[in-house]
Amino acid sequence: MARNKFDADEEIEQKFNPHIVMRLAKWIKPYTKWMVLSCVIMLVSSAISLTSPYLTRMAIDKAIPNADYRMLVIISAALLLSTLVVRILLAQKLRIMTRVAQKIIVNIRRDVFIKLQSLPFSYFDSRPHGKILIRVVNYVNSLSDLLSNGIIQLISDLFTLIVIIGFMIAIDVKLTLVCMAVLPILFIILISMKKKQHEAWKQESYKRSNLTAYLSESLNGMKVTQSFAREEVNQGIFNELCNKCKTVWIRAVNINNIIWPSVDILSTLGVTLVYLAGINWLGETVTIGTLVAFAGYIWRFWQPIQNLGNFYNSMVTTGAYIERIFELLDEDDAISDKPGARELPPIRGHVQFDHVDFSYEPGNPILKDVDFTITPGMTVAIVGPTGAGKTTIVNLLSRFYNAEKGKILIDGIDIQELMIKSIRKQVGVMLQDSFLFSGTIMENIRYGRLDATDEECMAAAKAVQAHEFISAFPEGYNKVLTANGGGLSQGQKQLISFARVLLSDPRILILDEATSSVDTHTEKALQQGLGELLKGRTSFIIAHRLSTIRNADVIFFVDHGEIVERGNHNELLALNGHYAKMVSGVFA
Ligand SMILES: Nc1ncnc2c1ncn2[C@@H]1O[C@H](COP(=O)(O)OP(=O)(O)OP(=O)(O)O)[C@@H](O)[C@H]1O
Repeated sequence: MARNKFDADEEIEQKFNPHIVMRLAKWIKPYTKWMVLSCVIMLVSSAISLTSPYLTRMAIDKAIPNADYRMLVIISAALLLSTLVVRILLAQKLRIMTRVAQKIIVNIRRDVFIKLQSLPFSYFDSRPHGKILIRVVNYVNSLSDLLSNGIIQLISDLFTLIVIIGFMIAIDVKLTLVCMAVLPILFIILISMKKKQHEAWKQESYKRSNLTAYLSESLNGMKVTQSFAREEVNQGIFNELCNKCKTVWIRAVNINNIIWPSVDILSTLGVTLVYLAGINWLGETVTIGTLVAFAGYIWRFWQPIQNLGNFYNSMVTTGAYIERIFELLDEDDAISDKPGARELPPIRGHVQFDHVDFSYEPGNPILKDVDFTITPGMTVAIVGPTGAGKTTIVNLLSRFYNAEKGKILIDGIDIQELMIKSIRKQVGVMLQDSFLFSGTIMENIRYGRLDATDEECMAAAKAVQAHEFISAFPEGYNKVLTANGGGLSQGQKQLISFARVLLSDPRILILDEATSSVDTHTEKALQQGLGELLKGRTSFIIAHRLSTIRNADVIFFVDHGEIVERGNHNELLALNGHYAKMVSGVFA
């Protein structure tokens, strides 16, 4: 998958297939009952409103010439009543459809979010997160309107059109044919503009996506921006992205704007033709009442045509958004359970890498022939230069990525044969920048095990030496954190993450030790916390502190994706190789 930057248009990899629209039915289906009800309401209201020109004709041709006041009063009352009923029915339909549209939005967002959570790291690695965000929030909104109101409108407009044509034919066949003579011109315009219109809206979706990506990246990196005083440069980039958005939006709307005046002009042309023909034929087959009634219908005839054109327009416009949503939903899970995958039974913590090779991108091998066996309860320290492949080794163990060659076995079972969720339940991961979510400290600790009681959360915090600083906050465990633990120091964030992992009680623990220096008091707390965390578990630590490395049962020195030295601290020092050099260089 190609990598994408905020200002690079994220081309759709899978070309738009019109049949994809049929898949939209999945989201409409649960609301068929309400959609049908809305359709019926629309149809009834259209049928009622269509009677008024007919009634007008009766008034002009019969009631007025014959001075039949009783008939006039009845016709007027019928006209008034029909307007009232139509208004009430339409208000009901609006109420139903607003609810249906919102429910559809919820369902699409739910499906998209479920999919997002199942996607491999590589998906998130390969694009700015803002570009994902816009699909879930904005594109879904546009889609839902099309799915709910659009479709109801489509059905009711088609029906209205058929009924109107029926009324028109009943009044005068020749005038009906005259009125419809301009329709082929409209179809030609719509079809000839379709490609341009779709392309224009696709460009609009690219630029909007780029803008959102930059905005989200800027918000995440605001501290860095301010500390490097980059505000003006960033302002320039943002302005440029906004301007690009503006340009493509104007272009897309201009194309739409070519279409609507054409419909207007054509409808006026159609009406003019009918008047000319009607006046010409007046007296022969056409009465004044017929002409007035017909005029009432031809204006109504063009309204659904305009709406149908509108629907077509939304389809073309939203097509660009639908493509993006489906592209996400069709994204290859890559890391998914194999058919017949089984649950990992409770494990002891035996881990084996059997000649494992791996690369993130084809042709760029990262791990080469990684081969080791770890018995339950051992602590492994993984060390080596930056970019050597340490994190990659542990990423494969949690199956965030699949090994390319070789096997990884837990308690003798190939992890490819296992359900991913069941692996992750027993393999706890604590990354260097362990993310804390917005919410209280208690909620963040409970993230490790959702059914844990307050007492269990606090016990975990005590065990990893986090209780002391948490209790010092006036709100204690109820202190509210902003996303990523805003308001806490690095060391405090780490201790809370320790408590969270301890609570989940994994058999195998993967820990990327933080590099940031902390004060000696916190350092001591972290050491004690870590000691508690490692007890009785198989642990892989990407270690940065000499104390952690020294205490490990085995140390792997990784270089260029290979384990080039292995043994305990003293054995590796005696080797006087990479490790000894690192210790004398880094920890001297
Ligand atoms: N998602 C990714 N896509 C492509 N390449 C990646 C990805 N993650 C890491 N790499 C590359 O893989 C190599 C190994 O990365 P890894 O993160 O495993 O190194 P590391 O030893 O943990 O480094 P550090 O000590 O700096 O964290 C690096 O060259 C890195 O550029």
